[in-house]
Amino acid sequence: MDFQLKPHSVIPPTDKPVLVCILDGWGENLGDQYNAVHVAPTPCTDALKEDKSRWRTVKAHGTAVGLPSDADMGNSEVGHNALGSGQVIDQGARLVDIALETGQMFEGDGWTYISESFAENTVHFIGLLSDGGVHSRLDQVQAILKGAAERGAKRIRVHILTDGRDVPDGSSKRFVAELEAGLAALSGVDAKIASGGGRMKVTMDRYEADWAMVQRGWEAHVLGEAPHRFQDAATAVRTLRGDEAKPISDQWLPPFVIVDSDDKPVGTVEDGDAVVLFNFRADRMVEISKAFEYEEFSAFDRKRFPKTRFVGMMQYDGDLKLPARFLVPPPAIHGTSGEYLAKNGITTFACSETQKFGHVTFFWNGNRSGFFDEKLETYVEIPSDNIPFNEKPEMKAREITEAGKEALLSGKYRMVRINYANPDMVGHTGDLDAAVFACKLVDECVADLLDTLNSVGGRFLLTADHGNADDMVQRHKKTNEALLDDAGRPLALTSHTLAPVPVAIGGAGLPDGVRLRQDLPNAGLANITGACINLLGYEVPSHMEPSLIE
Ligand SMILES: O=C(O)[C@H](O)COP(=O)(O)O
Ligand SMILES: [Mn+2]
Ligand SMILES: [Mn+2]
Repeated sequence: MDFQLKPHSVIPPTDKPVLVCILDGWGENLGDQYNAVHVAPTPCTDALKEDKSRWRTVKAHGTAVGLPSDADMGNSEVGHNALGSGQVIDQGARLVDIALETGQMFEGDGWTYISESFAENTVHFIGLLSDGGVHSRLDQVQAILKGAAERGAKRIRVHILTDGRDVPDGSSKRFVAELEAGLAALSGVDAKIASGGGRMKVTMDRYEADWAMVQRGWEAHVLGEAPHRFQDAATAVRTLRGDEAKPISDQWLPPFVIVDSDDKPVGTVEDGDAVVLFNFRADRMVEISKAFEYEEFSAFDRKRFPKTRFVGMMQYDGDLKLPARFLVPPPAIHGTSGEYLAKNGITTFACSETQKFGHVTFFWNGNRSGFFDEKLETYVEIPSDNIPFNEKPEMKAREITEAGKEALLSGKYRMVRINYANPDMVGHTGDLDAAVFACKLVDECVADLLDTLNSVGGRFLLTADHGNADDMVQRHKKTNEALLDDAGRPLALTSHTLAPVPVAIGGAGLPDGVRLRQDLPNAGLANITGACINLLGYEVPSHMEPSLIE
């Protein structure tokens, strides 16, 4: 690959900073009272929208970002992969579908490796029990379980993480029933659910925000230790949710273990067992992978470290080669903008708070945890709080803004990349008022950043990775009206949306007459990369999608 960037024919290279600002979970959607982006006073982003030659929307979901179908909502992994690479690449969900369709799932090295445990040992499956398609999909899990049974697995245990975040809260009950039915249909196999807990409480931490989550998961899945013990998963989920009029959300269910009639856990992980993490998405599988794979490990006391045949659905980290063995090769993302910038000596500053830190670094760089050139890249992580974010919807937006301003003023960076987590993380709580607060605050922070950017004569591109806060209510499929619960309250929507996202360019250093193309009706997030490279003063490399700039 020729990494030399060529000067742009119209936009001169600049030594002033180019700010790329991502509002995580900020979609352009129907303007009603359940759209927090619309309800919040947002004078700064509203003003950007006024200049139609420098504002438009692009697709952030479905096939435009490499997902299997246009019914798939976007998410941070595929969104930042596209934003950072300028390419539409078949993503994990799609690659697993293909591996199942072609049968390659059952022919690779990863499968051969786990199949050595089929006859004499237990095969454990751990992951998010959901059809959300963001981290995992239940239909894929069912197909793999069936495939294992048909190929000789004798004892299967599934460790479930309940969702309620990419899918409606309460759906865990239906997914447990579906999984139980699937397990019961595996003839001649002793197959059971063995442990579980809510995805925001157990196992699925990311970016080392809270290792205690992973420890709780390890204790439940591996050691069979948890504060709650039940004889079946349906009872576990129903009981732990509590009063359905005011339930504990699926996301936050405490860890539990399934026990037999002698109160003995039905599925601890033992030497010789195989362990499969069935999530295809990387961020929330990295820590648990380290716990299973690394001999040397100090994040928490594992108490017991069984020798397992351990695989991921994918390889989650390309730099760490983690895990070493996997069922499906991950998306091959090469020639990212980060690599181009580094190879052309362009200095970069990237910053977010913990919850989104890997989004603007790891995902942006094609699921690589390292640097392309440490001398040229500065990555700053502002530690996130470990609380439900509707309790403190300001999160770390102000601190991120201060760090961004300092980077802009320092004169050290030609690219400054910022992600604001609030519209997404608060949107996932389903709390409309908190989401409105989050959007208002983020708009103020953007205004503040843009003032600083203009004061140094920089250029900017503002966008988002997918929708979320732009719709906070579940809706009737045909009429689009809000769905209400038995007490007449709107049913919260905690997931992302299918909405397109805004793109705005500008800044005191952007030459007059630079405009966004208004054609390309199917443009998606991958078309934004070229625009960012243009703002730096260079032409878009030919393997990337066409730029949005005219
Ligand atoms: O992992 C999560 O928090 C959600 O499943 C998806 O949110 P994100 O794609 O914005 O991170
Ligand atoms: Mn996101
Ligand atoms: Mn999200």
